[in-house]
Amino acid sequence: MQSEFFSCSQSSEQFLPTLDVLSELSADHVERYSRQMITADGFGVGGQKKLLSSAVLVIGAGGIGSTAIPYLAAAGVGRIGIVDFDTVDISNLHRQVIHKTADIGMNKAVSACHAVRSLNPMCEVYSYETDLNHGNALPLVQNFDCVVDCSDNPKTRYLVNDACVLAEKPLISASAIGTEGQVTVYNFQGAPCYRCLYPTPNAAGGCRTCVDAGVLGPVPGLVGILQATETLKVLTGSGTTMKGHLLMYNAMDCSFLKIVKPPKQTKCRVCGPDATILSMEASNASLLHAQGPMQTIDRPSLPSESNISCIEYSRVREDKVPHILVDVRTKLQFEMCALEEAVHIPLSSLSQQLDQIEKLSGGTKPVYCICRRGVDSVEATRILDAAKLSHPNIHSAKNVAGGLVSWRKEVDTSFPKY
Ligand SMILES: Nc1ncnc2c1ncn2[C@@H]1O[C@H](COP(=O)(O)OP(=O)(O)OP(=O)(O)O)[C@@H](O)[C@H]1O
Ligand SMILES: [Zn+2]
Repeated sequence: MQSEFFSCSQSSEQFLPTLDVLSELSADHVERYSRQMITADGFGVGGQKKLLSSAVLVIGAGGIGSTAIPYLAAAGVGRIGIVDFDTVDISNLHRQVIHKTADIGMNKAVSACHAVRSLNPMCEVYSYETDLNHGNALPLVQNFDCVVDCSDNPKTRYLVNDACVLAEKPLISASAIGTEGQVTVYNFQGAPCYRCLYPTPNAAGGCRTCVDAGVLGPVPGLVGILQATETLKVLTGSGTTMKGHLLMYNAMDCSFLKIVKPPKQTKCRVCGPDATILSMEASNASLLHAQGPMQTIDRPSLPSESNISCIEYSRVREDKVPHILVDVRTKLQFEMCALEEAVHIPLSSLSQQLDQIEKLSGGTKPVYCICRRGVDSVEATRILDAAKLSHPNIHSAKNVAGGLVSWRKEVDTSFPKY
C-alpha cells in the first residue's frame, strides 16, 4: 500500500481528527510488522492494530528524540507529532543521529519528519516548528494519545507534565546527561506525575545541560530506545511499564538500576484532589516564581577596568606585551582546545595555586583570566584581585570578556566552537 500520508509543518493550534480504529491489517501491515507481532510475549495483532490507530506527540528531536522517534515510527505508530524550535547544529550530530550533515541549519522537527517519512511512509507525521509553551501545550497534547518528553530543561518538563495531567494523557519521560540516563512513565494508571515527585520547580534534578556537562553520544540514544519501548507498552497495554519506577542507566559501569518512586501525592498541585494548577496559565505562573535553575543565570559582573575585550587582548598578544593568560576551564576542556600561550589553572584549584601565579606574574606581568564564556573567569579575576593583599607580586588581574566563545566570534573564527 502506497501511503497517502504526508509530512507537513503544522500549526500547534490546529485540531487533528482522531485516527480511525483499525479493524483489519492490510497485507502491507503484515509484511512490515510481522516480526514484532509474532513475538510470543509481545503485543500481537491486537497490539499492532492499537499502535496503527495511536497518535504520539514527541517534545524535542535532540539526542533522545533521535532514537525514540524512529523506533516509534518503525513500529507502526499511526501518527507522530514532533515539536522542536531549534535547528540542527554540527555539534548535535555526534548523538542526534536522526539528522544528517546535510540537515545542518534545518529545523529539527522538520528534519526528523523527513527521516520518519523515508523510514516508514505509512506513518502520518507532523512537524511543529515552535517551542512547547504554556500557550500551545494543551491544544497540542489534546490531539495525541500520549506524550514522549525528549526535552532537556526543567521548565519544559513542568509544562509537559501539567499539560498531560490536564489533558489526562500518559507521559513517557527520559533524560540523559554526561554518561547517565533515566526513563520513567508518569500520569498513567494511577502513577504519580512529575510534580508529585518534584513539587518545587527549583528542586528538580537535571538542571545541568549538555552544553556544560557534555553527553556521551550513545547514552541518550539508548535512553530514547527504552523510552520508545515504554511508549509501545503504554499504547498497547502490554507488559509492565516503568510507571511508579525510575530506570537509571550508568554507561561507565554498564549498570541499570530500577528504583521505586514515591506514590502519587495527595498534596500535588496539579494532580492532587485539591489541585490549584487547573490551567496552563496557572502552570506557567507557578514556574515564573521559581528560583534557581528555572531562572536565567545572572552573569556576574566586574567594574569595566577589570575587563579586557577579546579584541584588546588580541592586540596585547600581537604587540607581544609581557603578560600571563590563565585558562580556568576544566582539564578536559583545556585539552580539547586552548590558546597556545595559556597556562592551565582550573577555577576549582585557583585559590591553592596563588603562589604559582605570583611567581609567573613576578610583580610585572598582568594576569588575564579566560574561560569558555566569561563567567568562571570573572570569578577567577575576583579571586586574584582579593589575593593581592597576601600575594603582592600578582601585578593585576583582568577578565577576558566573553571568553573563548567571544574570541571565536570577534578574533579568530577558526578557533573551535563547542
Ligand atoms: N520547550 C521546548 N519545546 C520544543 N523543543 C524543546 C523544548 N525544550 C527543549 N527542546 C528541544 O529538545 C531537544 C533536547 O535535545 P538535546 O539536549 O539533545 O539537544 P540540544 O539542546 O540541541 O543539545 P546541546 O545542549 O548539545 O545544544 C533540543 O532539540 C531542544 O531544542
Ligand atoms: Zn502529581
